[in-house]
Amino acid sequence: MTDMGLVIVGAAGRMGRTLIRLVTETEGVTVAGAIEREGSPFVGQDAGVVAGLPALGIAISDDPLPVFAQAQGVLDFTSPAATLGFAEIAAQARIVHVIGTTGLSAEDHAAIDAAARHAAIVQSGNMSLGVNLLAQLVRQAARALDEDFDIEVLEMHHRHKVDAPSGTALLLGQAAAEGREIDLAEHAVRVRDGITGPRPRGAIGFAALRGGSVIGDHSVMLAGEGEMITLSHHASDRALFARGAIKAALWAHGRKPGRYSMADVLGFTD
Ligand SMILES: NC(=O)C1=CN([C@@H]2O[C@H](COP(=O)(O)OP(=O)(O)OC[C@H]3O[C@@H](n4cnc5c(N)ncnc54)[C@H](OP(=O)(O)O)[C@@H]3O)[C@@H](O)[C@H]2O)C=CC1
Ligand SMILES: O=C(O)C1=N[C@H](C(=O)O)C[C@H](O)C1
Repeated sequence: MTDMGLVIVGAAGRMGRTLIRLVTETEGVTVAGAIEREGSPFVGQDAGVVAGLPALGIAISDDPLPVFAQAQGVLDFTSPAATLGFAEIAAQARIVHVIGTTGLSAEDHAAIDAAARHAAIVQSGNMSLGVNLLAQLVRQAARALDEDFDIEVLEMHHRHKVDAPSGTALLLGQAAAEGREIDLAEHAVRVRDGITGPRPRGAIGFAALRGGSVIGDHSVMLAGEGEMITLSHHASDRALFARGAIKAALWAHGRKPGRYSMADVLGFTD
């Protein structure tokens, strides 16, 4: 069988470079193209060299349409505005779109839903096996424990991260809300500053730390009277997100158009 050709958009970014390396090492997939924004100094450079590998003979382009037309999937860890543009083009080309980009608004999610009518899209705030397992455990714990246990989601990332709370923190908060059978938007406390008053019963709180080169640390605390359960995940290498994204692309290849999650890819049913 021929390899699945994957286009890496945001190819010169932290995740883009990691994806190029991982795709070249993984059986069944090949780098079919690499995209950066118009005006980027990386346009025209060899994608392999930018990723720290020997040359691949693939020049980074700023024109996604003809590149997507020659591929079967797109791996996208860029920015919300860029991802919406890529979703339209991937839908036009009818190819798999794996979206790792975070900081997406409700309107962005609606636009992704629209694109998913024409192509298979796998979107997740975190592509790692460990975090998606953690979300299952958080859902279970939140279901088992009532509102006497306060749920707080804590995350820390490197100093370059531009969105907060992280996509993973929101994914974990969503899992907790599902366990409690409540609407996250109605119960989320995303910012605290000044005289906040006591904690609302049943709230799901978020706290975001930024500093250094931290790749991604997440903890969900369920704090009761005199006892606390903490469920945590520590990422020490971006390769784990890249492996998940490649797995998602292979899983979605040949599937009918629709919006899928990493839980679908990993076969987590609860
Ligand atoms: N779901 C998951 O598992 C994970 C998600 N992420 C998310 O992925 C995203 C990227 O993270 P990271 O790699 O650290 O960020 P970087 O800023 O290092 O990389 C993003 C890249 O995308 C490029 N880009 C932006 N707009 C466009 C465009 N219109 N066309 C082509 N390229 C574009 C940027 O170029 P320029 O610098 O010129 O703007 C940059 O090279 C973030 O939202 C992050 O939260 C990260 C890790 C795991
Ligand atoms: O920006 C990052 O780096 C990461 N972003 C994702 C998020 O917002 O949760 C996933 C991972 O933690 C790294």
